[in-house]
Amino acid sequence: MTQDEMKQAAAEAALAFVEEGSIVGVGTGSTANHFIDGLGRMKSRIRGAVASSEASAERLAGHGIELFDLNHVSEMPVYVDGADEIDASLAMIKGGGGALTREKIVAEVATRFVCICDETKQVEVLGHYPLPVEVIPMAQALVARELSALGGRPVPRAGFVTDNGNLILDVHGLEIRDPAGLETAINQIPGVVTNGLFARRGADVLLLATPNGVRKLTAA
Ligand SMILES: O=C(CO)[C@H](O)[C@H](O)COP(=O)(O)O
Repeated sequence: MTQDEMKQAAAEAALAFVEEGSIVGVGTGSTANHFIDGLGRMKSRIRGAVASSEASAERLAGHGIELFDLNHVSEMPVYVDGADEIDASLAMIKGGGGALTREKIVAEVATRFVCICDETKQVEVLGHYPLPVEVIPMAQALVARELSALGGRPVPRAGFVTDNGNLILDVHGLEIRDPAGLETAINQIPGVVTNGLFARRGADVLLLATPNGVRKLTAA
């Protein structure tokens, strides 16, 4: 089974978490794209979706799924998205696709965060995958110095601009023993929009695809 087939299997399993007549929160990335395609098949049974990126909005619209402005949505039973790394407590590193800020905003509104991953994303300690940090351009040098002081090696993501018009610093070399503490500490740096640690609000359910099927894990 290829990695992409596993991503698709996890995405298909997430369709069971979609409530009839609801507005669905939708993530970004290749795994989320499989979920969007599945949602397209059941579009008559949902009201619509809130997208976490322009790319996902375009794909949802391509399936004829109505898009909602988050400011007009007060109830969203589920948010479904992939991750770059996830640990046993269901804390994650996200933002490989650069959509971390909108992902965190949409996820916060949802009652339940369902993470869809293939087994390669499961780790004991977060940080092998570089941690994305979205930064307001004029603060790039300041934020880079502060991230270095926290023990990381920030590398600007070349040629990349977020949907919000900002930059991404990918922070290498972190061994993240306290994900919620580091998430808060980085977000305190002036000029940081947000960082890709999803620990204060981790996943509620993990659908982890393996060659032997999709395992369901829930947060303790
Ligand atoms: O956080 C994300 C995008 O900002 C993605 O969920 C993450 O990068 C995983 O991507 P993929 O499903 O393509 O492996």
